[in-house]
Amino acid sequence: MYDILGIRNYPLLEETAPAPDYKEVFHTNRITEGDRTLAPPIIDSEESRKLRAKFEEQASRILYLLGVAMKLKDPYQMVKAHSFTEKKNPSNQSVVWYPPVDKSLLVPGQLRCGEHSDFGSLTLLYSDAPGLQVMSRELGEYVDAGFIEGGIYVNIGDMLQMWSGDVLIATKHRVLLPEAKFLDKERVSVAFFGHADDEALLETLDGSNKYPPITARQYLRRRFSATYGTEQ
Ligand SMILES: O=C(O)CCC(=O)C(=O)O
Ligand SMILES: [Fe+2]
Repeated sequence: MYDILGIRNYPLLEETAPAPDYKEVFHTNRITEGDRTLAPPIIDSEESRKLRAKFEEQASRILYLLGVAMKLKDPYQMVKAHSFTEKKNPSNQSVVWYPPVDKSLLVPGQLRCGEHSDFGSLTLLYSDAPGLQVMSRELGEYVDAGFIEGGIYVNIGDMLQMWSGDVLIATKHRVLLPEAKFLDKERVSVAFFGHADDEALLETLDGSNKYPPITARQYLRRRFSATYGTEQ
């Protein structure tokens, strides 16, 4: 069962975005069985639950493979800090709706989703249309992320960048407005924002002590309040 955490079009405080994103988001989180759910069918559906289970499975595999690639003494260290099916894990599954664009409502510089990096450890993202761009470190500019029908984007988040001592990098990304001829087309994404367990202690995995240890909960609180002026 899932519960809605919010349907917002957040004005960002921390980012330099000139305008709120042209989108709406349903954030959902795992809650105990028996709790009331206000989720609409698109979220509280068999498909949605199956999708979440798949996201959790894939995220665990990727965290394991990253552990192997980073030559961690215990390659499962990050997997163990993500108890995706338990309440102590605050990962979100979100449905992002980018409505058809009414040009008269746009303010200068407004995008479907302004430049940002994700807060958590790992994001798995499904989208039904192109539009996602990523900052290329080589070129120093945005490039199209490419689009594979039915594919999933895998994105490193800030928590993992900090935790890995900057070995893994949280890539900045954004979603452009559609071309003029497609302004009337909506776009839908489903994102799984994987976070470490609330009490997981994030100590730099490469032993560099580059960042002081912090729990995942403290880290997320700091990021949410810096960005939205509120804790989630
Ligand atoms: O819809 C997309 O392609 C990107 C969404 C995104 O980056 C986010 O919600 O954090
Ligand atoms: Fe994102």
